[in-house]
Amino acid sequence: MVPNIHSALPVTGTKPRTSRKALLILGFLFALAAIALVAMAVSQNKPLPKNIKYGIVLDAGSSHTNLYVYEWPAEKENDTGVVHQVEVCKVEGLGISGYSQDTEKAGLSLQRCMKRAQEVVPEHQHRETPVYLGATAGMRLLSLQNRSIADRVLSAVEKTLRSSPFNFQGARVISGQEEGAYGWITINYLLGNFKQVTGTSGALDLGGASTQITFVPDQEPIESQENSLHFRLYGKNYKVYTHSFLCYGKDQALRLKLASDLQASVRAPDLLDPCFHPGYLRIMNISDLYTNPCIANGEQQLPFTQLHLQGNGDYQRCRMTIQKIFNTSHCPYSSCSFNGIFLPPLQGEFGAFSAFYFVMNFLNLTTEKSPVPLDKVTSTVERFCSRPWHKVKAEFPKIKEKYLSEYCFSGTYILSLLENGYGFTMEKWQSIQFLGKVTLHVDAGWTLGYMLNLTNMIPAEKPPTRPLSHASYVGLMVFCSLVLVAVLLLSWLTFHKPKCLQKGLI
Ligand SMILES: Nc1ncnc2c1ncn2[C@@H]1O[C@H](COP(=O)(O)OP(=O)(O)O)[C@@H](O)[C@H]1O
Ligand SMILES: [Ca+2]
Repeated sequence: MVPNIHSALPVTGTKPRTSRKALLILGFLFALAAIALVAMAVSQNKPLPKNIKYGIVLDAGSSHTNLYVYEWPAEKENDTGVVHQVEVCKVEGLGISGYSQDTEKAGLSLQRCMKRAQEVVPEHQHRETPVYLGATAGMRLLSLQNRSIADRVLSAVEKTLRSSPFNFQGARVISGQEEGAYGWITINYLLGNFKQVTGTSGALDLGGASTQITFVPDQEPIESQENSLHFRLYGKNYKVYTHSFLCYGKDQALRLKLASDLQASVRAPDLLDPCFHPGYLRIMNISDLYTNPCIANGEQQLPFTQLHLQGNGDYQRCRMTIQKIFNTSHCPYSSCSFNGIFLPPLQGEFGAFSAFYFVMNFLNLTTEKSPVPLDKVTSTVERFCSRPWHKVKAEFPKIKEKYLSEYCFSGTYILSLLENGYGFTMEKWQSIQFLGKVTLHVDAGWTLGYMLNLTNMIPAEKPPTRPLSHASYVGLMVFCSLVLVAVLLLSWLTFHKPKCLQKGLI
């Protein structure tokens, strides 16, 4: 019997419509689920609102104190090079060791910069923001001279820091070793050297009262224990040589030189000084020269109380007088810098900062891309020293007279220290870069390394990394969801549509 096509119509006509509806609903639900999946993945994994952390370090140097405010994204804490310097506040007046006569003032002097830090760090983060003070060679010398006065100075600065809303973490004198090590950590952290296969960069720091040299030598072992440091950073071991020469910062070195000149001279109050410009005159109290442990005795034997320094701007002679403060007559190791201090052969690139930079920058010897050759540096300093003082003063009326009058000595001292003291030859000189800032905004110096260490921001082992970046993860999730929807749609079309088409119902 031929089936009654008409009688079948109502039956066959309602069934496909119902299943099509169901399929549509199903498809819609799947699409909805896929969209929900994508939305969830995106919202769950989108970066949290930027969470910035802050840290404050006060560098209490021999000549003055600087306050640094650093910031970094909390979630990237253990990455390298993520810390920015957001503020540097120069404390007015003396370095804290200069307040030995009135120790309370050492604390008061910091108040203005502490107020400034309160403006820079958002108020709701004051309590959680650590503040550290590290004092360097000026306080090392004061401690050697009079421990109880040095302690009173530290108590005074502690009082000021404790009364601020920040999280006070300590005020202490850091050792010369620490100063060298943290300077080295700062520049290598900022240069990204800890995470690269390339080597590290050495660090040269020149202060007013001490100077540091720190680098990874080729030669092992490091012959003297007190010059040897071991670090494990980001899963790598570093054996670092460091030495801090107390009394060989540029201000103390000048006093050493003057004391040595006095000893060598006929001990008259008038001293012709080749390290100052022709026509320059400085009157100094002898008692000011012999006030700290860098220069032992000698004062009592002098028949005058004042010294009249008269410049004659002679670079070569200046170099010779400076040379006398480096004692190279004995060396108990395979090689030495001076004063019997071990120095392994120089190795790799060096970053020279603090006063190394200030002086070279003033002399226009830091502007060129590649390092200025040693002979050009020498001739520049030589020419500068020979210029009459009145002309120098007229050309740079805005520069503090104390700095301006001493750039000739400082430039010559830097050359003596690097060439004769450390053995930077013409060739090796090319590996020194004079740095003010390492990256765009961060000053080279020990403070950042100190904070990174105390906040445990440099892990010993490599922090585990996510297999995918956030963007690739979200992208992949979206892609997979789209594939899922497409497959469902395709399978629906493959298994259902042809059947319907066959019957001509769609
Ligand atoms: N613009 C400048 N020009 C020349 N010298 C400078 C300048 N600014 C700072 N200095 C010098 O840099 C040195 C900084 O040393 P400082 O950090 O105070 O001492 P230390 O590190 O030995 O405790 C001081 O000798 C200071 O006079
Ligand atoms: Ca310093």
